[in-house]
Amino acid sequence: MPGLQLRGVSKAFKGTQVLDAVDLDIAPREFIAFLGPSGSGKTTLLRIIAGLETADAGEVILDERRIDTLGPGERDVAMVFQSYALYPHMSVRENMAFGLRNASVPQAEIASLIEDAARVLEIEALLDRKPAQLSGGQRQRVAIGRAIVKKPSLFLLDEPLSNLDAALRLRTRVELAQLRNRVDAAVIMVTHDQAEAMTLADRIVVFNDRRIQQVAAPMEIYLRPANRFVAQFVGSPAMTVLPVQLADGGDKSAVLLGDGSRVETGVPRSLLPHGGALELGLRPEHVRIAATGVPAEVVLVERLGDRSLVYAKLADGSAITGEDGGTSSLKSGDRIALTIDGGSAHLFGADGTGFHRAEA
Ligand SMILES: Nc1ncnc2c1ncn2[C@@H]1O[C@H](COP(=O)(O)OP(=O)(O)OP(=O)(O)O)[C@@H](O)[C@H]1O
Repeated sequence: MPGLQLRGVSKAFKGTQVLDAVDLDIAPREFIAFLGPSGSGKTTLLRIIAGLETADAGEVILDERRIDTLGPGERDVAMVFQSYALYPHMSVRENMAFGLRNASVPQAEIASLIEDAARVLEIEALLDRKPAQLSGGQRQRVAIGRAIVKKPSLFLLDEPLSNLDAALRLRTRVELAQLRNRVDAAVIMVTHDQAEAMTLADRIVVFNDRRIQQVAAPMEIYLRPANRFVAQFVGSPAMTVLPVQLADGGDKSAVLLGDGSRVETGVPRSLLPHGGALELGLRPEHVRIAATGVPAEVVLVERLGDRSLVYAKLADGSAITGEDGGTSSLKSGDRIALTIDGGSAHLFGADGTGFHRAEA
């Protein structure tokens, strides 16, 4: 099978397990984002794939070749570091040529590979400059250029945009999206930035607690989170999660909030486990301020221009986040009523497993 396969990859540092039997399959030319909280092992897994770190157990297979037993230079993989890691005393051209010279690529071929990469990245005018004479964004392109000239079948990008300011970050994100159409390789990008992962990736891999929590297309992760962790980690502000009781009803699950208010969800009742605790998950856009509904008290209003986020508390003190219009006149302490769009709500079982409405 072409592409990348990870089989049972585990790693501990000084007795602390960081990755526990991780399996993952990535297709050729797929763009994958690794997303997860700090310390969840994303960079460690990237470094294991690159050969900069050795796994305690497991296999890494790239294009039908086991690569975890090979040195970093023999893996057909190129890594772009967060710090760019350019050689300061070398020109851009020399930085890009360095790895190729070490691999004994003929001089004429090196020159043509560099010309091609420079054209793709629009850094032709910078080839004779030193890294110190470049802006952050330009350095970042050179670091990518140095990876591109190797024509790897897999690019590994460790938070490639994190050192750029907000405007440049957005622009470079667009460029990365265009670039991926021009390189014949798969890409794995570690990022902290959900928006980056959502825009660029074909599939997102969410890490937490030593394991992969979910691997799915961005909207699938958002609309059908596998568990409570993914549901609350992805999406900003975080999904509200409330303890509820299952109510009597038909094929769809109806639940009762702490104050007895009933919410009809779209989750087929047949999916739910029998008995055990249940929680209701609501995105802010599914909780609206209305004339009647579940009583609540405003804690804080965050005005975003086109809409306002309303942080409120219910009668039993639980926190809930909803939305109001951009011109909302609400203020903290106001007594309000909330309508809950239960049709789009999620339910979570006692072990955190997510249950969602039937697909349309
Ligand atoms: N060389 C090392 N020696 C000891 N502990 C390490 C080493 N490298 C990583 N760790 C630990 O392993 C855990 C996972 O680190 P890793 O850098 O993979 O996480 P991450 O998900 O990439 O985090 P971040 O998003 O902050 O970069 C952390 O607790 C880290 O402190």
